[in-house]
Amino acid sequence: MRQVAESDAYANLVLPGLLRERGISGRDAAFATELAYGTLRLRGRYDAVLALCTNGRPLESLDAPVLDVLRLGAHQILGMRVPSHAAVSESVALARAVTGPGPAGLVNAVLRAVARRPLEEWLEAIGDAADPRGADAVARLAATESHPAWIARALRQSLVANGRPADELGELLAADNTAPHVTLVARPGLVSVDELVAETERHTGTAPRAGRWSPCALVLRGGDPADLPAVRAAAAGAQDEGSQLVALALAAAPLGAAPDGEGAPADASWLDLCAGPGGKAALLGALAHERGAHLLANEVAPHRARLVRRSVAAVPRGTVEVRTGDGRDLGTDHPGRFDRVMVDAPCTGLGALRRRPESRWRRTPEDLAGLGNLQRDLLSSALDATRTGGVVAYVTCSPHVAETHVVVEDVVRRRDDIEVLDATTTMQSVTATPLPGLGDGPYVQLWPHLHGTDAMFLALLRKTR
Ligand SMILES: C[S@@+](CC[C@H](N)C(=O)[O-])C[C@H]1O[C@@H](n2cnc3c(N)ncnc32)[C@H](O)[C@@H]1O
Repeated sequence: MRQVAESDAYANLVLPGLLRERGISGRDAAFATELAYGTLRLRGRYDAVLALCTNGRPLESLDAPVLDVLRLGAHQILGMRVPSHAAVSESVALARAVTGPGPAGLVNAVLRAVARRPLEEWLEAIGDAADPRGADAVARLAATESHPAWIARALRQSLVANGRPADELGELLAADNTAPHVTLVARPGLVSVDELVAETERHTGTAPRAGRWSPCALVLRGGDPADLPAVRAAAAGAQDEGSQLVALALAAAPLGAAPDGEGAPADASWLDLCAGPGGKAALLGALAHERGAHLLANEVAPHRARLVRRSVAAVPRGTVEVRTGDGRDLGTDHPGRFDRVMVDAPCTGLGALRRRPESRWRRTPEDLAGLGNLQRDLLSSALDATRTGGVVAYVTCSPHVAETHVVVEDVVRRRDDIEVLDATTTMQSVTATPLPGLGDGPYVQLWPHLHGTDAMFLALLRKTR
């Protein structure tokens, strides 16, 4: 908690190392993980509860480590089935250990007050505090479902823009508060789904279940994916089904002929413009190999380019080239060169909040402006790098309309060489069972509450000349 707050660390990177270092495994590791991630995710909800238990003392006046102890205690009492007396006494002991005896009395009093009411009553109370006149249902939901209000409003706007009812917001926010299962991808041609099922069963003791939509997906019921030989060899990897689907959709999108083309359109040269850490590049690389195509995987950050190299290690040599460079230059450096291009743009990640417990509290609306320019530039560069008849997939793991619809529409409006394809048809052609609720298109917006995936956005754009 302290590292996340003080050094902007990512909980899902810090915690596994700490657990290893302290020799914590099995049920204790699962408990510690739920304690840390749950507390971070539900911080907004717990702060609202704690604020009603401090006798008017503002939370900001508390030392940050004391506030963290209170949040951890509140999560044990209201979010985990820890008996209140145990949660209170452990929290008092923790406060003594990390901050000295001073605040132990306060921690004791505040957490006893938290324990006096069940979660349902607290949700009523914090909802009323956030929306005293009963006129702002989004503010109420933001408080009870622990999201910053600006994010709750942006998600509501995106539901509506994508043809979903606004009153699904509560379900969407609740889905963001539910830790996802680990999903594996069996990279085609590198390991079969059946082989991966057998291997998973051997190593974890339980059979995984098939993914709901992606024909390459398996959902783990337990165990650590890093223990699986296929994952260590990079023939398989952990990858959300939504991420798998957008890569499969790009590979399946209908190409047009090049102006001088005869017979089947060329499909030999693929580009992943923003490839790090390499989940989609590995799936695209496997698919490219099956099709006899080549993939250039580009990434601006050298350390992330190294991760891409590791991720594509099982794809037979000669299929994937990893390049470190700015994707904004590729359109000028290689105009009209590629048949299929993935732009998995840097974004706010508001579609993957369930995966990154602290990220909702770190993001600000100001992030959108800088990212928006970069997203437009990367998409324009990708279109310049695409041949006539070639297809670009513009993808974000954010459903925010400013990063999705608005970016695509701005870039397309400024050019006269782009056809927006119906991505829903292509998407439905790659799924094992039809995806519900995709609407009329042309874009695909996936949703955690509806599809159990991250909220990935996909637009497919074809160059007309
Ligand atoms: C959403 S992530 C891509 C995830 C990746 N496609 C995957 O599936 O693993 C966006 C990536 O774009 C990279 N990036 C940011 N600015 C870039 C630029 N100007 N050119 C190329 N890549 C860039 C970031 O470093 C980050 O690795």
